Amino acid sequence: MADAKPFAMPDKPEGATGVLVLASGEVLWGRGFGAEGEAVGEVCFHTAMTGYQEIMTDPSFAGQIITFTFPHIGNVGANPDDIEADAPHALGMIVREDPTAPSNFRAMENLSGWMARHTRIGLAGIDTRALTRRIRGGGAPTGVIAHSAAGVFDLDALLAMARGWPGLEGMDLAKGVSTQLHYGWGETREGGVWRLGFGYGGIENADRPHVVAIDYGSKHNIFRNLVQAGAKVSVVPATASYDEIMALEPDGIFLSNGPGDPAATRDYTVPVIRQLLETSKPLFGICLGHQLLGLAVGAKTTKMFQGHRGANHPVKRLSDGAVEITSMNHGFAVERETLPANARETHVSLFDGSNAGLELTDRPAFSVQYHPEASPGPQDSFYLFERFVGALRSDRG
Ligand SMILES: NC(=O)CC[C@H](N)C(=O)O
Repeated sequence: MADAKPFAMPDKPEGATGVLVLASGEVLWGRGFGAEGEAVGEVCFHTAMTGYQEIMTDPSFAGQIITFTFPHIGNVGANPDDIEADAPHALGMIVREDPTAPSNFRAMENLSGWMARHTRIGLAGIDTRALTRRIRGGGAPTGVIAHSAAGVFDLDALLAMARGWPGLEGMDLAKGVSTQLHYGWGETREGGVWRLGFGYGGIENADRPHVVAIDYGSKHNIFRNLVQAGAKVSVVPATASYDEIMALEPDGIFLSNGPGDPAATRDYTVPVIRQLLETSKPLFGICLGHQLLGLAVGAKTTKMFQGHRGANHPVKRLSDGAVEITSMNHGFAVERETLPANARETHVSLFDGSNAGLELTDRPAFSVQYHPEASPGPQDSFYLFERFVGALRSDRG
């Protein structure tokens, strides 16, 4: 039990309405907010100082409980625009301070109400610094967060729940969060990136290159950025077949981010991606999409010790040595040593040297492990959308 000392709190303190129980048996008492109930998953930490609504709604966080290292979460409330999917996908959040009343002109409700409405559990009053050190030292553990306004908890049952959860390795979560329907982005949904006073805006009916995006659990800002870079986007389910995709007459293919273990999806993702690569149409992948491109060309992916989740991760672009400050959210990575001869590493994490991008040398296909769509995070890497959409335009002549 790594670093167990700060958590030796076996008895429920007066007024505790929330608790985190780790599979190791460590118990952290706090105050619940949002929905009541319990949720089990991987406990990870995120270092972004802004964008908690975007983070909670990112489908890549399915199966995870997020510890925010920034102590004040919730102070700008919740609004209907800053979301990456229709509902939160993270199971819950662990924070230091109780969320205060929202202070922002865009707030429509407070964080606790938004969480409750979406059946997501919050746990405040936790020493998130100590918990983060625990995760850094021991890896991301399995845990249960529970909220009971009456303060009634069955710790044995919660511990059994934590111990019974199998872990993210080997878990296919992409199918479950993907769209079930094929739809045109911007037709039924908002179009481009958000601007103060304009919102997301629509898409004019210009003749745009057509991207078919395979949705493994995509963040909406990826589609908004593709639109911003000049594309028209159609979204298809994670399980769409090669024929279904080609029937849409794509100029290029996009592989989205998504939750869970990339290798666990390989039966239905890799064969389709391999066929798509044979068409030599430009292909771009982000995060899970990057890992799947890696798997499709024969590389291996591996579970990382603690993963990368934050909005200030430096990445070195190997072509010119430039450093991009990026948004990251991943717990698996492509193993550089397993890349085949026709795949070249293009980016490297400056935090731990892990692979952060690749391109094929015999196909117009590239991908990055980080999130150029930011949301939240810096926009240093928007050029990747321009590069991809530019390749579609030149293909069309
Ligand atoms: N953001 C993502 O697409 C995450 C990819 C994958 N689920 C991982 O954890 O590494």
